[in-house]
Amino acid sequence: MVDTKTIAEKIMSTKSGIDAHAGQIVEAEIDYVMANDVTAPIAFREFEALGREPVRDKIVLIPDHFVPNKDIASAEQAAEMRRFVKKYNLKNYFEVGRGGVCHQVMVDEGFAAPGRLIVGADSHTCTYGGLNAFSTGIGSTEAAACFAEGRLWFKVPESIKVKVNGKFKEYVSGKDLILKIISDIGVDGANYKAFEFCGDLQNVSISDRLAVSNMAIEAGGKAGIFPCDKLTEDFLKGRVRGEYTPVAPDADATYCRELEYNLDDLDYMVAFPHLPENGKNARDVVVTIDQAFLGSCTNGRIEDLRVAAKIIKGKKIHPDVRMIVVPASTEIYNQAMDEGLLKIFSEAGAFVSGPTCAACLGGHMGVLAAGEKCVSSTNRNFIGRMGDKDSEVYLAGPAVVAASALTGKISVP
Ligand SMILES: CC(C)[C@H](C(=O)O)[C@@H](O)C(=O)O
Ligand code: SF4
Repeated sequence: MVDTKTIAEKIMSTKSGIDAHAGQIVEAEIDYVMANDVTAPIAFREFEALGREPVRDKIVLIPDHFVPNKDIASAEQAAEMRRFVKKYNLKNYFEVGRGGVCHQVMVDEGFAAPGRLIVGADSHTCTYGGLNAFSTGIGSTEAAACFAEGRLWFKVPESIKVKVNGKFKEYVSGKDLILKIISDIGVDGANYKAFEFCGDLQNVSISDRLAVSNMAIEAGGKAGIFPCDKLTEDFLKGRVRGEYTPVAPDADATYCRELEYNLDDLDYMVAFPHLPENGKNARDVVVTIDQAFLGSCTNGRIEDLRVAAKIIKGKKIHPDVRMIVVPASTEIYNQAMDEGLLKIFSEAGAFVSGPTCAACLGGHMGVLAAGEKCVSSTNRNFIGRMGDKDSEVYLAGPAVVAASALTGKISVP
């Protein structure tokens, strides 16, 4: 029989030891299970109830959402993480100031790599598809089971093939591409499906791929997977832990849907409240803003900071706007410092902080009051996401966030 597998089907087959196709239920060996300060404490309680020893080397714990602790409840969560780490002598723990947003740490620290099956108790675990991994979000109780077993059951997803042609215009980015895709197919357009990207991917940087894969879940996607190419290999050099196996699809693999995008035609997108599918061309909108947030697992990478700094350099943030810049990880923070980017932001009048999820989910450092509007490089603009239920979040790429911070209204560079 000719083999006709997508990347998702291939990774699921390898990890389960079964010739797996879409629709089948498999039990698969996972490479890593990640949890953060919000989801790990619940997983710990479930795990302890099982009375088992953990699969130490596969567990990665990263406090990021409410750290540095913003109140007593978050301090208790983080303390519970530390106790668990000490009790079981876990190595893969990234303390505040030595880590950052969990998904970026998974990338920086070389856990994410081609062919791997990675689960995480956070919905944006799909980010590592940018590096040819099958990665997906799970619940805390599933994470507890993974702590004990190192395995989990999956329904092998069907895949949507997304072919990209051409090249991004200057400052247009992966964020604009994924906002366009979600505005075309809707927030449930990829429910339980894996996106599989192909085409002129040499023109799509790893940073852009990670941003695209990060938001696969915003269309309901189980995963968003790019192939492994020279850009991937170069990125992984000196970073990746252990060996990895690139996975390519078969030429005659079966897809449930095919989409095609020409990057030359793609323009700046902005997703209006209160869903990521409400994408519009950023040139066509008139929206006054109170806050501009640059950060998160979607667009808090060095490439995003460079673009924003280039636009902001030597200028001043609009007097009616608070700009908040939060590099996604310590590695990025240090690099941004070396490159003088943090100084550019600070001198322009932005607030710059060390890595954390910050304003992204309305936890701390940029919570919005009623009626306030924020243009944000993050991935969700649900009601109340960043604060009061009557505040509004407009999702955009780093260039639009930076340009808007200068003008006080949603603008393109
Ligand atoms: C807190 C966490 C469970 C949540 C998620 O799963 O995505 C958060 O990271 C988010 O972005 O909404
Ligand atoms: S940065 Fe935002 S989207 Fe990413 S993990 Fe943190 S809260 Fe979730």
